[in-house]
Amino acid sequence: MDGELIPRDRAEVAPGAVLVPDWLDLERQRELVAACREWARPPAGMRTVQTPGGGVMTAKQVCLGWHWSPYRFTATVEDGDGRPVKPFPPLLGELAHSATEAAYGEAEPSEYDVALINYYDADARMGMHQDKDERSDASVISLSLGDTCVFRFGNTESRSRPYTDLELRSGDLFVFGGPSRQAFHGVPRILPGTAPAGLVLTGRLNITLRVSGLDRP
Ligand SMILES: O=C(O)CCC(=O)C(=O)O
Ligand SMILES: [Fe+2]
Repeated sequence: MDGELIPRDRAEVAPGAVLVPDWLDLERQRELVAACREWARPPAGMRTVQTPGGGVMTAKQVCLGWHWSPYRFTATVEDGDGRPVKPFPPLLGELAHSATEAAYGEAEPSEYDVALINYYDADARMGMHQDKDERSDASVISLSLGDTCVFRFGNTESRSRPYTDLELRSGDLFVFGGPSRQAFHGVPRILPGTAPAGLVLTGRLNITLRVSGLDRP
């Protein structure tokens, strides 16, 4: 947050998993929130995701580049209105490049082509899972906007301990790759009302950028 007495430091939470606090300034956060509002509109807009077991994800989601539904990527919104997924914008490709550079000191060479955007209201959360539907081992890039969340970053073996709970605040960048690429992670809690006042957003948006490893049809 702006005006922090002691600024938070870049932190390597696990090998290859790096937190860069306050990476996006407020203006950039505002631009991204405005863009998310557009991306969330139909067609191929934000939807509720059903899991094969009959459950429902509490975070709502919209995808860019490739559409994700449990547990694969498709070109159309197969679990929604059936329309073609919105394109992956060059802006996010550039952001991915600078994000990996900020986290690791050098940019990931792969071309990012997918964004998954999750919206959390005060009661939403996300269970521990691995991001394993990509056919690429390129790092996953996570950008947080709005309310702070508790983000749980675990190990590659199981959903349980050891894990680290950290706060992801609006503007924070988190990148996980290398030996941490397949680490289990989740969002146990949102801290309502913690978004920066200037953002005009209730709840939390998270944008993950990924490399699908798929050829465009
Ligand atoms: O909201 C977050 O910070 C995590 C999102 C996530 O793990 C995912 O989209 O796979
Ligand atoms: Fe994930």
